Amino acid sequence: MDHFLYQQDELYAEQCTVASLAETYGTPLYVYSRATLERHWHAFDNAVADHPHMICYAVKANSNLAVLNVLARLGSGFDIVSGGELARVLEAGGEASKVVFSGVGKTVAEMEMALEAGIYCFNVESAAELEQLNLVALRLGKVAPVSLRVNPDVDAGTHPYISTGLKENKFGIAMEEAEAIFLRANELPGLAVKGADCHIGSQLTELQPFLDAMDRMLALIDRLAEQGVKIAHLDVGGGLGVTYDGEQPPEPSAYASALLGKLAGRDLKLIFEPGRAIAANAGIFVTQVLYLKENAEKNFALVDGAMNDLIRPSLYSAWQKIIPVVPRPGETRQYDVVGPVCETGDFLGKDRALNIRANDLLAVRSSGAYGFTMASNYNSRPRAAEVMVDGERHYLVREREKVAQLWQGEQLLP
Ligand SMILES: Cc1ncc(COP(=O)(O)O)c(C=O)c1O
Ligand SMILES: N[C@@H](CCCC[NH3+])C(=O)O
Repeated sequence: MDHFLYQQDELYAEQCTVASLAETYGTPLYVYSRATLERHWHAFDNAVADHPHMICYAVKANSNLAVLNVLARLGSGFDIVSGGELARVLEAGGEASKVVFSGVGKTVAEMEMALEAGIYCFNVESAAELEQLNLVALRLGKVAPVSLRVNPDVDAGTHPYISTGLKENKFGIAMEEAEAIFLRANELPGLAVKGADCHIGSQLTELQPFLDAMDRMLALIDRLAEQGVKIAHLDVGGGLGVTYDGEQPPEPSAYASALLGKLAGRDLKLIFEPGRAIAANAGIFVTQVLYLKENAEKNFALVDGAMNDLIRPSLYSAWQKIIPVVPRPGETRQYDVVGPVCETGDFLGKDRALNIRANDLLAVRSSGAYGFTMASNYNSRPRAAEVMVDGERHYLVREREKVAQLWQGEQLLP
């Protein structure tokens, strides 16, 4: 069997389904599978089994309301990084009491909004933010539940742009300062210390960095206990990788049981913030070949999807599998699959063996996470439509943006 995070059977069982979706809704198009989202969420939830825990899906990976709603119906919690994400979670039927709020730069307005909504916990990332949150809570007559995000200084071994747990990264509070800041948090009347958290990076394919971070966090929690600071939960962040190109990341079951094995009887609730592991392989990005073009060096497939729709290849040189929706028999040629945006870096894939003609449809796999959420209107391109496949049925869960929406809020000079 394929690695479970790589199954997209719900979308591939009938390739003509994807073709008919493209015909109905046009391209470029994001297509998600409800069954895959649910299976991935349950894989995490079942992995932790009876140990007290919360799976807080990282909204930044895919914040489409229908996606959030599918997870909310399962009873998921959510990891948010902005007031906008909180609003989406609530709109999609998520419970505020299962929301953790991460992020290095929460504004006063966002703190107020989250306090009014009654979220589970603020993951505070600096001493300055802690003082600010205390003042905001006191002003509103509330007590803010807090966890401190500690930077455990472990090398996640992932792409430098998506590594977060090293001293040189902007995230979290340095381990050396953590105790003093926890003690300060314990004193402030507007705050209630609930937990500790860390998140060391994204797309991790090895267990060891998670285990190293866990060791350091548990040692900190023990030192805090000696000083009278009770930590009720440990939030281990997200970061479990998926298969894009043959990687073999640990299954959620192996990952969770390794972490649980470290708890050694401690009474500590665990919080997980998976984003990519739930959403990436629950989605594909469908694009149509506009033209084929060749020069002395290269063959190009010019497609209607571009870096504004799916920026991961351009931004991180990320590799995502590109396959024809309806394969043609016969010989392949090497193509760079490129979009219409005026940037040399606008590509979805390079040197891909394909047998294609103009008008063929291509599916970029593993696009359910950090796909649409990172899309922009660069080159005044409307953002793609999004569709959810749900068993035999499918639903348009976001319309393609209209060109006239692109200048909403702009004004000419009088
Ligand atoms: C604090 C935090 N939690 C969770 C995530 C989700 O990470 P991933 O999608 O790799 O699971 C991120 C993103 O890296 C993050 O910064
Ligand atoms: N957006 C990144 C991951 C960032 C994770 C968020 N902290 C990606 O596509 O791989």
